Amino acid sequence: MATIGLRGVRKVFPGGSIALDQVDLDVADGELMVLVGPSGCGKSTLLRIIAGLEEPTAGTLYLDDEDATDFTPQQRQVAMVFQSFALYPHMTAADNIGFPLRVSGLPPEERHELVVESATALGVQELLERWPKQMSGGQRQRIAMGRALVRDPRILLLDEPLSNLDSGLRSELRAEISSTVRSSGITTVYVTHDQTEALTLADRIAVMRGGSIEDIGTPGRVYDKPATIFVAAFLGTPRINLFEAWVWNTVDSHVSLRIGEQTIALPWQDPRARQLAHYHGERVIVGVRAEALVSLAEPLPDCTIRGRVRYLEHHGHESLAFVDIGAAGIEIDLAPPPATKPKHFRHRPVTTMRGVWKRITGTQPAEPQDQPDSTLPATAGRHQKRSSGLVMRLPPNVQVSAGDTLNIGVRRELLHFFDLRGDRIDAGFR
Ligand SMILES: Nc1ncnc2c1ncn2[C@@H]1O[C@H](COP(=O)(O)OP(=O)(O)OP(=O)(O)O)[C@@H](O)[C@H]1O
Repeated sequence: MATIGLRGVRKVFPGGSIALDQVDLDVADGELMVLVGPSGCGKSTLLRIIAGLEEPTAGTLYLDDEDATDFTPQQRQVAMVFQSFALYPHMTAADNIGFPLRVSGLPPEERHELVVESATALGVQELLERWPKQMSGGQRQRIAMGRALVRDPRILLLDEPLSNLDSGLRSELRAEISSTVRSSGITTVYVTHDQTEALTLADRIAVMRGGSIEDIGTPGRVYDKPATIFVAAFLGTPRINLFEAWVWNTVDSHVSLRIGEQTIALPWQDPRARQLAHYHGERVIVGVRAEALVSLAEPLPDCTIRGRVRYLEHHGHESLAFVDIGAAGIEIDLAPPPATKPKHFRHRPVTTMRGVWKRITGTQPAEPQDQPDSTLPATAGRHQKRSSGLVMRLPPNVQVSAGDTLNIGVRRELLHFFDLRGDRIDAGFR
């Protein structure tokens, strides 16, 4: 098996398109690493560089700590599975699986033995005499996996292998791929733009944007503590609710977060309050996922916001409520067109953030005040007239109709805080 190391990898295509910029990545032996990100962020290019199908403009690839940047694809002993299955149409399933063995000159009997072994492991032994056109998409993808694994490669690379399949089959095959890869112990890099796939499959996830890795960690860590506002917005369904909040620090007691006309207080004992206190009199972005919100019969002090239900989406086991809380929400542009996309959200100037706001609300956000008064800044409530949306889940036993007013309890321990550049605030002191 093998480890993968990428150092300072950059890829500029002829014509100047920067597909990758200064990418560093380590994949441990036997690890299932998922590269996830919106279309055009550079996932496939990174995978192709590991495979040796694309040459980096700069940077180094290490396989087992050996510089493999100039290795041929064969020397790397890497197998790749593509979205399109890429089976040879004029060969049976058995011949497709056995093709890499035939190329390497293995005699037919040994080849047959390995083909049957590989097909049995993937549960497709009864399909071996079929032609690709006689198989379903899921069966073809299993054969493609068999062909990739039959050579016992050091590294398995999967480029959106399930995106041509319908959703039921996708989750079935996802589970199969996961168990096949884990039982073989093969180091695997899996590319997808589907965040659910990434969260369910990965040992670790690398979230990419605009040619760079924006965050990397276990699914639990990147979901619970996303490094940037982009990662927070990219992961999770429904999308995280993001609001601008004014910070007001009452030393030794609490930090108030004013969202529109409403206030949530974070007690001083919460270590995040002391980090937020550095933003006294300024704006931050508060992120709140649907699971951090609950409908309350009676409001609780300091952690309840009131909102009016605009509409409901029924999903059988639960409903999604879209609630107006009198404050404008922020939406992150997850996939800006390549020609205009910024390299990092974190390097966006504040004016761009204001641009994002303008696009959503049609109005500019208020300027921060230079010198805060002894009360909350007067501009804090100026956004209240903008249309807004907060999405929360309602279990079936909560009877609510459009137009009703809700007391929404906020689980403060699940709140996320970002500065106006989009960086997580509790990642470190200012
Ligand atoms: N051969 C090429 N020539 C020029 N530009 C390219 C080439 N291949 C990719 N690109 C550009 O490089 C960037 C990254 O492409 P890449 O295919 O790696 O993204 P991706 O994240 O895999 O996207 P998708 O999910 O849509 O496949 C894109 O802007 C793309 O247009």
